[in-house]
Amino acid sequence: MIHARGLTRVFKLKKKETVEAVRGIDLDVEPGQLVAFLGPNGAGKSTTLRMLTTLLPPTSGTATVAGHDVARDPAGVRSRIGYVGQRDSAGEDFLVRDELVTQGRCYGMPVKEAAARADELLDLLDLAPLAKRRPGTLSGGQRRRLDIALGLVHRPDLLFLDEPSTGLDPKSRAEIWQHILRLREAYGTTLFLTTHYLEEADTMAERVVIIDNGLIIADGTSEQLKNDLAGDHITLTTSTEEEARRAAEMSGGGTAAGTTVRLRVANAAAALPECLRALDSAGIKVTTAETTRPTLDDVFLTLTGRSLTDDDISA
Ligand SMILES: Nc1ncnc2c1ncn2[C@@H]1O[C@H](COP(=O)(O)OP(=O)(O)OP(=O)(O)O)[C@@H](O)[C@H]1O
Repeated sequence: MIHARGLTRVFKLKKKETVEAVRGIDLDVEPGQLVAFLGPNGAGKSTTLRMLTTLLPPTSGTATVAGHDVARDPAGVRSRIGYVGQRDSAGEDFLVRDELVTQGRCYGMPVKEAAARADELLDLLDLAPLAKRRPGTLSGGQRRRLDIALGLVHRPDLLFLDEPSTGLDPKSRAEIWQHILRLREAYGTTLFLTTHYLEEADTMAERVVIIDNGLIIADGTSEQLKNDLAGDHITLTTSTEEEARRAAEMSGGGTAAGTTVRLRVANAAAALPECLRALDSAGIKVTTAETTRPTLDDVFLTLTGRSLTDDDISA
C-alpha cells in the first residue's frame, strides 16, 4: 500500500541555508495494516506525511502510495487515499450532512450517490443525530468524527490521520479509537497515523515506526521493539543508600538513586528471584521489589539517549 525508497526532503532557507527534514526513508506498509508513526518535534513526521499524500514533492527518492507514484501520478494517489489533518476539515457554511454530500460531489459523485454515502458515513461514525447541526456547534470529539467521515467519502483504501485524538478528553479519545478500529475491521482500510500519545500507539497499533532527525530508527510491533531494544526493569529499594550503590554495582549496569536501584533485564519476572537471592547472600537488605515492562518511551531512550516526552512529543 505504501512503498517508499530513499525518500528525502530538503527545505531551502535564506542565504544558502538548508534543512534536511527527511533524510532517506525506506518504508513498506502492507494493505490492512494499522501503523503508528512516532517521533519528537521536528523529527520529520509531517514532512513525510505530506510527501506521501502528494502535498509536498520529495527532493529525491520514490514513493508509490495505493498503487500510484506520488511524483508521476499525484491525482491517482489522491483518488485512493484519505487525509485527516490536524485542523478541522469542515467549514461553517453547511450543515454536517451537507458537508459530507458536498465532499462527495467534489469527488464527482452524482447527487443521489453522494447523499447515500453521506448517510452511510453518518451511521458509521455515530453522527446521524447531528446531521442537521453546524460543524461549529459540535464538541471536539464529534468534530473529529466528522473530519474522519469527510476523509472517507470516496472510500479510500488508505487513510492518513495526523494526530486523530490530540486535544480530546479521555472518553472522546477512546471513542475515536473505537471508530478507527471499526473502520479497519469493516472495510480493511489501511491506516497510517501519527499520535501524541505513546500508550495509544502501544496498545492500538500493530506496527510502530519511529522517526528521529529525518531517519527511521525503529520499526516493528510494539512488543518486538520493547523486548529487543528496551528490556524489562526491576526496581528495588534497599535499607540504605550504600546498599543501593552496592546492588547497582553488583548488577553491572544498574543505576542507584537514593535507596532506589533500577536494573534492566531481559525477563524481569524470571530474573527477580535469583537477583534477590544474590543480594541477600551479599548482605544487602531489599525492602521492596517490583518489575515493570518497558514503554515505547524506554525504546526511544535506549536508541537516542533522550526521552520522547522531554520535548512534548507530538508524533
Ligand atoms: N516549510 C518548511 N521550511 C523550512 N523548514 C521546514 C519546513 N517544514 C518543516 N521544516 C523543518 O523540517 C524539520 C521537520 O519538520 P516536520 O514538521 O516534518 O517535523 P514533525 O516531526 O512533524 O514535527 P512536529 O511534531 O513538531 O509537528 C523541522 O526541522 C522543521 O523546522
